[in-house]
Amino acid sequence: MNAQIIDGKAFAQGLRERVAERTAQFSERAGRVPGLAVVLVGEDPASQVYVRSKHKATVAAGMASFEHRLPAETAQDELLALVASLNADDAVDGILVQLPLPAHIDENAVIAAISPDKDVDGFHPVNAGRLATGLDGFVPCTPLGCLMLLKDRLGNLSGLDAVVIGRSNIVGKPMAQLLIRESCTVTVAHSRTRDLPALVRRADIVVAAVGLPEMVKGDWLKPGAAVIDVGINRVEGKLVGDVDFASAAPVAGAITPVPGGVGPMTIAVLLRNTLVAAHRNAGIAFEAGTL
Ligand SMILES: Nc1nc(=O)c2c([nH]1)NC[C@@H]1CN(c3ccc(C(=O)N[C@@H](CCC(=O)O)C(=O)O)cc3)C=[N+]21
Repeated sequence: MNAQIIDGKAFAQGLRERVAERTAQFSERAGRVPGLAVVLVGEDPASQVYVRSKHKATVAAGMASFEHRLPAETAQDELLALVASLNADDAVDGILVQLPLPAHIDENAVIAAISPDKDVDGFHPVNAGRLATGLDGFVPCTPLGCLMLLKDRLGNLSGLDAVVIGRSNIVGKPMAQLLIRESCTVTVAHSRTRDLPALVRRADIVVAAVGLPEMVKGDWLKPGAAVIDVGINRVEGKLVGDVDFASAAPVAGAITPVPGGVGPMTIAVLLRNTLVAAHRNAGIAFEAGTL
C-alpha cells in the first residue's frame, strides 16, 4: 500500500478562493473591507517570511492588511499600547502578534491584551476556554486547518482513535479539543510519554506537532492511518516535518507532505477567521457553509 498524499496547498488555495468570494459579498454589504493587523517585533528571518506571505494572501483575498514592524528592543508597554490602539480601531477586525516574541516580552501578557473578538489566532485564554467548553469562538488556525484536511479525507471522524503528539497551547491542546468535539478517542503524547511507538501504533489519526525533525517512523504506524505532519524543521537548508515521510508514506493511508501540507492551511484559515471576525464586528450573521 502507498499513502494518498494530502495536498494541503491545493486545499488551501480553494479555501482562499472561497474566502475571497465571501469577502467581496461582505464588503458590498458592510460598505468596508475586512481588516487584519499583523504585528512583528524583531528581525527573525523566518518570521519575516511568514509575515510577508500573510500580507500578500490578505490583500489577494480583498482584505486590508495593516503591518506593524517594531524593533527587537521595543518595550513591552509600547507593544501593549499598540495592541490597545488596534483593539480600538474599527478598521481592524483581526489582530495577530507574530510569535515568538523577544525574550524580554511576556507573551502571555500580550496575548491577554488582544480583544478576544479580534483574536483571529485563537490564542487568548477566553477563546481557548470557549473551544474547551463548546462555545463559539476563534479556533487556532493550524489545528483548524488540520481538522479540515482530516474531514475532507475521512468524512466522519466519530469513534476513531487519534494520537496528538505535542501539548502546546497553539497546536497540540486545541487539536485535541477539536478531535474530542468530533467524537474521536484522543490521546495527547509528549516528551514524557513512555512508549510512543506503541501508542501511535493504535491510532487511526496521528497529528505530529513536536518540532523534532522526522521523529515519527513508518514502523510506528497502523497500516492505513491518516498522518498529519505539523512540523516545520529546517535541516541542512531543507524543510522537513516531524514525520519521516520516506518510511511513513508506504504504511499510511493518507499523509500530508512538508512543505505543501499543513503550512499553507494555516494562512488560509487565518483569512477565514478574519472574515468571521469582520462579520461579528459588523453585526452581520456568518453562515459557515463551506468555510
Ligand atoms: N501569532 C502567530 N500566528 C501564527 O500562525 C504563527 C506565528 N505566530 N508564528 C510562526 C508560526 C508559523 N506559521 C506558519 C505559517 C505558514 C507556513 C507555510 O505556509 N509553510 C509552507 C512553506 C513555507 C516555507 O517554505 O518556509 C509549507 O509548509 O508549505 C508555515 C508556518 C504561522 N505561525
